[in-house]
Amino acid sequence: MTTIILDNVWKEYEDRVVLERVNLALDDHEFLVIIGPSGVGKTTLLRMLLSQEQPSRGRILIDGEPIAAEPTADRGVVFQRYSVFPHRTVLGNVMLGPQWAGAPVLGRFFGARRRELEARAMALLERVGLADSAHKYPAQLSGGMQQRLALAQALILKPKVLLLDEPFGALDPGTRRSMHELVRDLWEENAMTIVMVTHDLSEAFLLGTRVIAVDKPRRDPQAPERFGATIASDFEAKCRIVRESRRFETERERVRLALVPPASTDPNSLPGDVSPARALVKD
Ligand SMILES: Nc1ncnc2c1ncn2[C@@H]1O[C@H](COP(=O)(O)OP(=O)(O)OP(=O)(O)O)[C@@H](O)[C@H]1O
Repeated sequence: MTTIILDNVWKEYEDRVVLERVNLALDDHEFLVIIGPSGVGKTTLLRMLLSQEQPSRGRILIDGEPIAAEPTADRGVVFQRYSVFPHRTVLGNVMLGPQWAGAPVLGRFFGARRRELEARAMALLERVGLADSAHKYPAQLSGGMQQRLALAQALILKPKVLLLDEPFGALDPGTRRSMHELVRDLWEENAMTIVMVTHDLSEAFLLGTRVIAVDKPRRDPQAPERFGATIASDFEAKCRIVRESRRFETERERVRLALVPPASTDPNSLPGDVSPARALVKD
């Protein structure tokens, strides 16, 4: 179970206010998506959830406790640009995190421990569709495959919170769609909360259980750095409705396709013949 609370969080760099008065309570197993104009502070918010940045004011609580001051293994991250190690194989990349966490001096496991980790890493690679590429190097993978690898790398540490910073931004539309499905399934299968930044509104409403828009509520044209951005809109309910209706449509399409038999090979059938099953299915 993971809850996240941001309590009056501010982020300032010297006299530049980036974020101000950010208040948010996230339930367990949410898929939060953050949208907003470029440069408004979305990544900064994510970096604070990762402890790569500290709030200037306010506090962040995870499961009721103040967030750790340093990044920890229970918070995984995937960035837009591939964050994999080029000189390690796919399997080596996935095994690296647990080895560094469990054997910080040598960075390697041996014997039964290594075999157990390798089996776990292979199972995860199977899950993200990369088992056949386990012994390839990242340069031999497509962009989508590298992002699948980055996901496996993050998931092997069983994070309670997975942070995604525009993870599909560099991918073509087809690959993006398959990544959407994969990430949504992984989120449903694992006990984790996801916080994702995107510029893509349809992606936000497709995936999120909650979408927040971050923007500046007040501006000083003479001093643009004076005011920061905050949560301008919170689309919780709408998001669920959109998601459920998409699920319904997908299910309806699946049933429709299951009912429609393949095109007739009967040479006597006339063009436009309607099979009994097809007649039952209304578009
Ligand atoms: N270490 C830093 N020092 C000073 N300013 C910073 C620092 N990190 C970020 N900023 C500033 O904070 C603001 C918000 O940056 P951030 O990357 O969070 O925006 P963003 O909403 O994620 O943008 P984009 O959508 O373009 O990725 C920017 O104006 C940026 O220049």
